[in-house]
Amino acid sequence: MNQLSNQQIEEALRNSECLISSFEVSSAYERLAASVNLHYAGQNPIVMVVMNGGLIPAGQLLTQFTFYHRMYYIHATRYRNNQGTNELEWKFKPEIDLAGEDILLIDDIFDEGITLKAVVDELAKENPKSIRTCVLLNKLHDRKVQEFKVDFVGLDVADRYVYGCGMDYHGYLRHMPGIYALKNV
Ligand SMILES: O=P(O)(O)OC[C@H]1O[C@H](OP(=O)(O)OP(=O)(O)O)[C@H](O)[C@@H]1O
Ligand SMILES: Nc1nc2[nH]cnc2c(=O)[nH]1
Repeated sequence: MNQLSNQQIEEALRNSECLISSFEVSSAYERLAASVNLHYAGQNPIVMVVMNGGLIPAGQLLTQFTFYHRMYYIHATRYRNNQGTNELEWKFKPEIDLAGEDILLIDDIFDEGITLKAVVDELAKENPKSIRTCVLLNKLHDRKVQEFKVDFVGLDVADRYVYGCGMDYHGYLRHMPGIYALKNV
């Protein structure tokens, strides 16, 4: 991803609006962690962070988990092929035996669901005992992949290109603690 100048980034920030405050995001992490804790009480799952976007939500959630777990990451990213449809590119998958394991995937956003569905389909081939998915945000629209639902959702967000909390604006601003979108977009 090309570098933007600091002026370009500041211009984007000036032209953005906050859709969800950092305070609301913190409460959502607390609620999410509580639901996940309830589900996994007494279990011993593998938590897999979907990089890059899952990094910040996972970091926020993991410190609130009360069940014992092992943590790994996978790196899968969407790209547009020359037919104009989206495909998933696998960049890293850990070489661990998933057979019989409970797996919790953490990502930042469930948009069309292409990423999480493809990741779940791929991991399911290795015969884990269960796979659950957890995202900070669910984007509200009717373009979702069929036959797939996320198990744990923090907040719904409008159908706009958002950034912050792991999500990028041209590779930047993943670190912003609230959720933002460009005005008039
Ligand atoms: O539900 P979907 O429509 O599949 O979109 C959601 C995915 O898109 C983003 O990842 P991206 O491929 O942009 O890579 P990143 O995590 O490095 O930002 C985001 O982190 C999710 O993984
Ligand atoms: N940064 C960012 N990445 C996404 N991937 C899928 N939807 C989004 C979005 O709204 N923002």
